[in-house]
Amino acid sequence: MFDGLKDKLSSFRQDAAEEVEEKAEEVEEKAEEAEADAETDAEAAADAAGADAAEAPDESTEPTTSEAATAPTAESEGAATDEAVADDADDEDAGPSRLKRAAAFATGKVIIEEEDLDGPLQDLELALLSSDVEMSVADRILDTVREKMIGETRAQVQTTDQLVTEALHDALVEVISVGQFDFEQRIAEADKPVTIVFTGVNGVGKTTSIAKLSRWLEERGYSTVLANGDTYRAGANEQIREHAEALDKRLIAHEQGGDPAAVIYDGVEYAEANDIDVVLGDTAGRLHTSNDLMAQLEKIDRVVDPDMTLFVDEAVAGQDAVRRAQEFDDAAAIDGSVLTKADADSSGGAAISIAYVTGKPILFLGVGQGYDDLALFDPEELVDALLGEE
Ligand SMILES: Nc1nc2c(ncn2[C@@H]2O[C@H](COP(=O)(O)OP(=O)(O)OP(=O)(O)O)[C@@H](O)[C@H]2O)c(=O)[nH]1
Repeated sequence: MFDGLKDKLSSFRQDAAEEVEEKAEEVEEKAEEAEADAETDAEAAADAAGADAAEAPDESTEPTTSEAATAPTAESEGAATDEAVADDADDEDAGPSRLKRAAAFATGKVIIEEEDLDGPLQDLELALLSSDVEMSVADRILDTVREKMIGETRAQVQTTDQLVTEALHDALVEVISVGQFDFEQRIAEADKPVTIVFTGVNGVGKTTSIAKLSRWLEERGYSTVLANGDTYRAGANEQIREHAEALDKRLIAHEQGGDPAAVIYDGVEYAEANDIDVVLGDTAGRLHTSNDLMAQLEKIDRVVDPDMTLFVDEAVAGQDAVRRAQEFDDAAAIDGSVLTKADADSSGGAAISIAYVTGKPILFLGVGQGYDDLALFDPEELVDALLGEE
């Protein structure tokens, strides 16, 4: 899952760490050179001071011991070091920041500068965009990494890779966890029956996701009834009935061409009369026009007032999925998304972008064709997997 993106993030971490280490080594060399120069100058100054003392007329009673000869050396050394620093500052290559870095290095720290990250950050941007991460999301990730790393002082004991990994981890978690809430807790605390309506275009795995969620809820002690609000497509009733029978769940369905809001309403009535916890309502993925589709969703909203509307799309659809999520959210105010076929997705762009773009969280990932192949979405877990060794 998301292997392509994982490889690209790993390359960025390696490049950024190498670049910063290289720059740190340069600074170390400069610092050592400056120190060696200062020592040479100090020795020369000490020799000169010794010669002066030897030549001085023997007017005072102060002994001209080596102790006395070394006294002015301390001052000369200070002066010599200052001179070396001033020389260094004149050096084209050595701005004040380089001096700051050299000073930090002397105390065991490495300061990371913007120029160290320019190349790797450009590569990261390309990697994210080519993985179908939406542009505003990629920009946000880059800004956060830049903010977290530049000017950062790392102790030499900490590896640069650790620092890069932490910055990238925080940047990814920030965009992926927008609006995240605890789905199970929401179900537990809601008045029953809880009505959940599923929206999304045809063929992305909506009906399969309803079946999977029915199984997921059953495993946590919640009973469900399925209601087929896709009265438009021939064969829709048969498709969902197969799932209902396989899972031993009650299906509420009307004739093809019936009113979807009425079907889901009947589902809610059935749940109330039979003490069922959750109503899972399917809807059509396509009508004559997208206006008809959106009007139908609005009617379901009005008549049933669902507790949650979940948008379903394929992770493999990348930016198309992100765009559709935005459109459905505009029309029907979604509460969250289910991304199917994550098992077949290597890019990960939709998984990273949808929450940030819609402001609504991803709640589940579909990770296979079986009823148990539904995973509760956890942003931290996803980011750890993306940045992990495996
Ligand atoms: N690999 C994989 N396949 C999936 C996943 N979810 C659904 N599918 C498959 O995708 C195909 C379409 O799924 P459906 O549930 O029929 O899609 P739908 O959106 O309900 O389609 P309509 O009912 O036509 O609107 C089926 O073959 C599913 O088995 C998933 O998470 N991983």
